[in-house]
Amino acid sequence: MEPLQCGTSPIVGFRFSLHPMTGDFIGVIKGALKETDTSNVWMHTDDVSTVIRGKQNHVFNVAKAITLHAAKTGEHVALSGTFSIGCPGDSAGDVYLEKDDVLLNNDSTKQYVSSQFALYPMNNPDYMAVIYREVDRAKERGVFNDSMHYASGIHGDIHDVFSFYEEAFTNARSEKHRHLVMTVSMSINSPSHGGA
Ligand SMILES: Cc1ncc(C[n+]2csc(CCO)c2C)c(N)n1
Repeated sequence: MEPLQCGTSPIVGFRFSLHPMTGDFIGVIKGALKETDTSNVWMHTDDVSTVIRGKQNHVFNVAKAITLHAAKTGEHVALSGTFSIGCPGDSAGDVYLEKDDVLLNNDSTKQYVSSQFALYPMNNPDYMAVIYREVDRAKERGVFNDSMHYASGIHGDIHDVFSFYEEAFTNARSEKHRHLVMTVSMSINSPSHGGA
């Protein structure tokens, strides 16, 4: 068998779950998936999670739009997910890489989100330097919230938070170290944020 090598495909994937804290969780999940224009990504939903794959800009655009749709229900919603690029073997379905760069979801409604993220620059011996650099970037962008074990806190308007995540995801990888994993968890409309 061929040894597994880091994929050379620039396909980005995001596997995530929404957990709406409401009796109508089905409506919130299905509504968010349906109201978002997902025609620029490959998407599959199962009983545990949903995965979207495609060009980075579309994956982040769709991820943000689904989150914003769920948030706009006003319900307390949690989202957790994993972004990945350069995953060995992740080359099938590259048709979605031929989409143009016109973003299809452009709702600019403001929405506060509190989140935590962790970067895993695979096979990179300098991974701690990469992580510190991206945490510094969060501070520069004004979205840094807190240091903590195993993650960093990021908060602010959903558009600033997702821009930071896409920027960090772009900068934490290199030609030499192509395989990057980033986990994100978000809390939205939480009573802990006050105002509820
Ligand atoms: C984004 C996202 N995708 C799938 C699930 C799993 N899930 C839990 S309830 C439900 C609706 C009824 O089938 C689904 C699909 C999730 N939680 N979040």
